[in-house]
Amino acid sequence: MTQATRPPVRAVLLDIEGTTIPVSFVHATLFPYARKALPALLRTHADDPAVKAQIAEIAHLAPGVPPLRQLEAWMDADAKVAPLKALQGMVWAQGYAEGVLKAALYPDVVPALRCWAAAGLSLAVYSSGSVAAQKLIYGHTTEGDLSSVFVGFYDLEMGGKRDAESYRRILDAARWQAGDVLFLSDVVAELDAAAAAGLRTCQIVHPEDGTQPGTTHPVAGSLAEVAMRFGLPHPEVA
Ligand SMILES: CSCCC(=O)C(=O)COP(=O)(O)O
Ligand SMILES: [Mg+2]
Repeated sequence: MTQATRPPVRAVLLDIEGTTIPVSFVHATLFPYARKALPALLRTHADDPAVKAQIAEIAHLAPGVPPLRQLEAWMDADAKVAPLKALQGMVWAQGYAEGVLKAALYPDVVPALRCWAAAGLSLAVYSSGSVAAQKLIYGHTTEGDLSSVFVGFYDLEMGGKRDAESYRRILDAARWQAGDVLFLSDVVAELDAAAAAGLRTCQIVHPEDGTQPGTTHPVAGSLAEVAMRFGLPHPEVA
């Protein structure tokens, strides 16, 4: 089926890092902030039930390893592991609250998301970052609180982003039909998994951020280009 003969896109599911937010912001600002703040969180909030639950999960995944050492190993590897992502979200909350952290999205993102939401498209987030971290990031952008454009937020609770089953779980949770949904990500393995679940896909490529175009999915350098390729309302003319 060509693009012209396919049914219209009704929902857009968006990755965060490398898709709406520069990889450089995540790696040069968010991750170092969390690396520095996590030891104090574990020291001072070890009895907080939310922290305790994540420490228990670390012990389950890495028996016998001290929690902080395991977290550091995961951070070194940029591992997308739920307890790390949950604890990072907790320390980022303080950074956003104090105004130290503010999310600078790619410049094409805010106009496109506002335009698509206003036109009635359903927008949702799927990131390895926890749902709490997703809401913080979109609640504290340099262009204000963008969180209300999204109807759903999904994280590793749905499963890994390279597993087709995760996208099927999101379709069930959101009550979406696979063919109505366009998934945007910079990572080909995530797009492959989404396509295997029947979603439409487009790779977002920002060469200035080190992302490389693959050969198996449509490619766009901005959400405005996505709009053109997939017949979505165009942010500059909306
Ligand atoms: C929710 S913001 C921080 C993103 C993050 O922690 C991460 O690991 C990036 O994951 P993504 O799935 O958005 O590429
Ligand atoms: Mg990404």
